[in-house]
Amino acid sequence: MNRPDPIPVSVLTGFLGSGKTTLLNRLLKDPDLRDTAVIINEFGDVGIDHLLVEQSSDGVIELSDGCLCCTVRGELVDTLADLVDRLHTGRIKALGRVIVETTGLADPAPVLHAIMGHPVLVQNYRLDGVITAVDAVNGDATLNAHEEAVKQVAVADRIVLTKTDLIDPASPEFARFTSRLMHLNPGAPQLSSNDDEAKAVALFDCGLYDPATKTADVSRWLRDEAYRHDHDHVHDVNRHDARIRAFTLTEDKPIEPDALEMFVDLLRSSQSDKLLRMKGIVGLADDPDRPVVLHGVQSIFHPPVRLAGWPDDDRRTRLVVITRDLEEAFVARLFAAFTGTPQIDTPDLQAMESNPLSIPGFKP
Ligand SMILES: Nc1nc2c(ncn2[C@@H]2O[C@H](COP(=O)(O)OP(=O)(O)OP(=O)(O)O)[C@@H](O)[C@H]2O)c(=O)[nH]1
Repeated sequence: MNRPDPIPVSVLTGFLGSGKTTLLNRLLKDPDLRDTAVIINEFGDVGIDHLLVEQSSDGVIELSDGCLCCTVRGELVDTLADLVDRLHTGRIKALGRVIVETTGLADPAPVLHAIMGHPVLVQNYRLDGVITAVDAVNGDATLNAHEEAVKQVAVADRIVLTKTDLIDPASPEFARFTSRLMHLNPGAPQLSSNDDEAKAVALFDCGLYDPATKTADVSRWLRDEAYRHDHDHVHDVNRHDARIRAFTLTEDKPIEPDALEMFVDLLRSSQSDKLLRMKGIVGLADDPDRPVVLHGVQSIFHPPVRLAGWPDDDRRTRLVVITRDLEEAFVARLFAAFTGTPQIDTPDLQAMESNPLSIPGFKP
């Protein structure tokens, strides 16, 4: 039996009052989002427009247009498992997509872990992406005051600027704010919710697989070219922003599979909470024509996926990394050690393997 395609899950996050529910209401009217299930924390909290129905006892209600709305009754994992169960037993007819709206104060990482790291869920679902709503009026002050908000921006795949109708988009303040967001997360496109930019087509299907062609669209997913611009002109970096680093690691030669595994294991075991996000495409020495895709959030990595081939002529290993309180130089040195690139004052892989007392990466 052919296994059905995993159901894409998008995580909608953003600070309190940033406009998540308003955005969701607009998106749910889009015919592209038929057969979508929305998972929220409490029906009581949210003003889903379609929510004119009495609250059902099992925490799932049907919205108009065939969408579903569920509350997280226990763990998110249970809610996601229950949805799959309903689909398999015919209690719901179709499930094309799931959107999980996090509470405004939430760190999105545990939600991402639930999807990427759960052995059963990972068979049925795939993370499509993180959408972060950012308020164009109060966003700057929110980022100054709350480091959770900075983290929500840093882990985004798409940033939606809300309330742009209330500001002058040509003002220098707004330009400074969008460049601040760009500095925190160069890879995430910024879309305004009021210019019709933030439509379903731009926000969803930003994962690795293009559902239309069923092939991997690495450049759209990775967006590593966005990291090459020089963002160093930003002055007066706020103390929360100063903790965030966004950079890429590249390597021309195929990497030994063991070396890659050791690099990832060491990074995630020793630096897990500092590693906000890492994704990339890697050429491995055992099968250089079929690269592997890596995707991690803190210590949880999605099982690596082998692609049938390189998406284009660029056959370099490229990893994009977003960290908090972890210097680019540290990660780059560790990577170079495992890929065998000689570095001054740093042991290479051979030296580390032949000297069990050396601690990789911890060279002062
Ligand atoms: N003018 C304007 N107001 C907006 C826009 N988006 C949201 N709002 C208003 O901002 C307030 C908060 O919006 P919500 O959509 O409830 O925000 P939220 O992120 O879901 O809020 P919490 O669930 O409390 O975290 C509401 O009064 C909205 O009407 C926008 O694009 N323009």
